[in-house]
Amino acid sequence: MTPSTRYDMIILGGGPGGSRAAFDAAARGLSVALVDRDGLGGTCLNRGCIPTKLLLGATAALPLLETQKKLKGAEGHIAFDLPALQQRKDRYVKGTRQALEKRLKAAGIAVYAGEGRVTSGRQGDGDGELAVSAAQADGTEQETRLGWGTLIVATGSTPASFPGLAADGAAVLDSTALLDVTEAPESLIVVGGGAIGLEMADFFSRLGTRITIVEGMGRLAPTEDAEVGDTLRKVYAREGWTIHTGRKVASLATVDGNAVLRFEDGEELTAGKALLAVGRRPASAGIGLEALGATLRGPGWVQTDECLRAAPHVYAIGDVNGRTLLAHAADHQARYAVRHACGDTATPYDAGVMPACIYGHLEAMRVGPTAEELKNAGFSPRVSRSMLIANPIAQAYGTTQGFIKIVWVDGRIRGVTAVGHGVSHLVTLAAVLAGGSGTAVGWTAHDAGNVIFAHPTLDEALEAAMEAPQEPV
Ligand SMILES: Cc1cc2nc3c(=O)[nH]c(=O)nc-3n(C[C@H](O)[C@H](O)[C@H](O)COP(=O)(O)OP(=O)(O)OC[C@H]3O[C@@H](n4cnc5c(N)ncnc54)[C@H](O)[C@@H]3O)c2cc1C
Ligand SMILES: NC(=O)c1ccc[n+]([C@@H]2O[C@H](COP(=O)([O-])OP(=O)(O)OC[C@H]3O[C@@H](n4cnc5c(N)ncnc54)[C@H](O)[C@@H]3O)[C@@H](O)[C@H]2O)c1
Repeated sequence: MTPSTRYDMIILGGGPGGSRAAFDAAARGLSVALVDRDGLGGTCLNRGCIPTKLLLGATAALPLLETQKKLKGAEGHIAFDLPALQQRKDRYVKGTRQALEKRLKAAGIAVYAGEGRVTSGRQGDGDGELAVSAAQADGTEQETRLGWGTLIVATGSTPASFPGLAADGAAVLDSTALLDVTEAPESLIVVGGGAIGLEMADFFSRLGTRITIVEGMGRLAPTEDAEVGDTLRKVYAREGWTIHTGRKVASLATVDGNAVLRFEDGEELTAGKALLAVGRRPASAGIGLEALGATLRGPGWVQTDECLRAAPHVYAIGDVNGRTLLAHAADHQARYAVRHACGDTATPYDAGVMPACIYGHLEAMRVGPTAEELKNAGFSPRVSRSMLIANPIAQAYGTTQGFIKIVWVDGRIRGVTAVGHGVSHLVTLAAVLAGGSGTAVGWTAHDAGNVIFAHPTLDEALEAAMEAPQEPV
């Protein structure tokens, strides 16, 4: 069958990576098609970054008011209406999806709704081909064949599961299903103390749900600085969460309507619901990438070369390549892939200083490597720190738990780590201090001394950390 239409670039997946690539390619004058089987906006808009933050944002005042109650400065009770919060969240997500679709069309991008599958790669000067199957109202499938000059695969990821540890849609839910519940469970077991587990546990605890969190590694947020995990544990345990770390789960299942978790040592936990938040898996099955010469690693991460190529004229960006599972990483990779495909750059992809945050009333923020990672890589890092208890804004809010830690190598900032209320707001400044991206290098203490930090701000805690003595690790 001959393709019905050909495009200079076809992008498979309309999440943050795919839509950024589509806009950038169209702005360069390429003919562009974007193919998505689900809602435009991808995981980020429909079941990830945005809905979680809408729920956290809507309830953010509660922990602050609770703190004022403990300080005897307030009294009373606030109750949230979860169905109303859900309606508002769904309206906002739908509106944003529609706005995205309009912007794509206004930019001249052809949007195809359906499942994409590569049917052939490029042969010499010929085009590659992609089949898009879309279900019709009468139950039949309609297939459209499209020709491509360059293909960008941005198909993202889905929740991970393991044998004996899988969401069943009854009491054991993945993050997508838990995000839509309209009744807060009286108790929730969260398996996985990473970003999703912590953010969703924080939200449900505000609705009065009793939280038990089970993390297989030795601490919460195990990829972060050890002191971040320790602080999270201390604060959340004080708020009544039960926290198990370093314990192996044997099984998790719905029994008589409840979620029942059994540890390998035989101990059992029961709760109204359980959230399985143990990482993500690449959405690369059935796309036909192997036939193009691409290599899939482990559960299907698409291997990319130093220029984010999976095969000749084929790029893989965002979650699906497994480099960094963050929306802004997908966006950054998309910008590079389009520049590279258009011949505007030939230098290898550089992720630069990647910012990352975990949100909640206690937040974690990091740019660059941790001191431990640098030490393991053979550097001799030094650290300086400030404690939030000494910061006037943290005192004003009564949110004084936490710290900011600066990681130095040879007198320059290589990384910044923080935990505490509102520290995510410092992340972009921290990224600038740590050298941004590419060949830029981190600031010295002298450079930082030339910046005026407004008073009183949380930013001053960053200034205080930079001015504090630097100690070896
Ligand atoms: C609960 C949760 C909270 C999160 N919070 C944050 C956060 O606060 N900050 C942050 O940076 N990141 C966050 N993330 C991660 C972020 O959502 C992802 O890193 C980001 O969405 C990845 O973008 P992507 O473009 O690579 O893929 P995705 O957003 O996953 O989009 C991929 C798209 O491809 C489509 N697709 C897949 N296969 C096919 C096919 N064969 N044919 C057609 N279409 C296909 C899918 O339908 C989807 O729309 C969160 C994730 C979750 C689950
Ligand atoms: N704020 C943000 O930027 C944000 C928010 C949510 C998600 N995300 C992204 O989404 C991705 C997925 O999030 P996630 O929280 O599912 O993954 P994650 O990798 O952040 O955390 C998963 C946790 O589950 C633990 N785990 C794995 N198997 C286990 C088991 N059998 N028993 C107990 N614990 C187990 C891991 O040790 C890990 O700490 C992350 O990589 C993150 O980058 C980002």
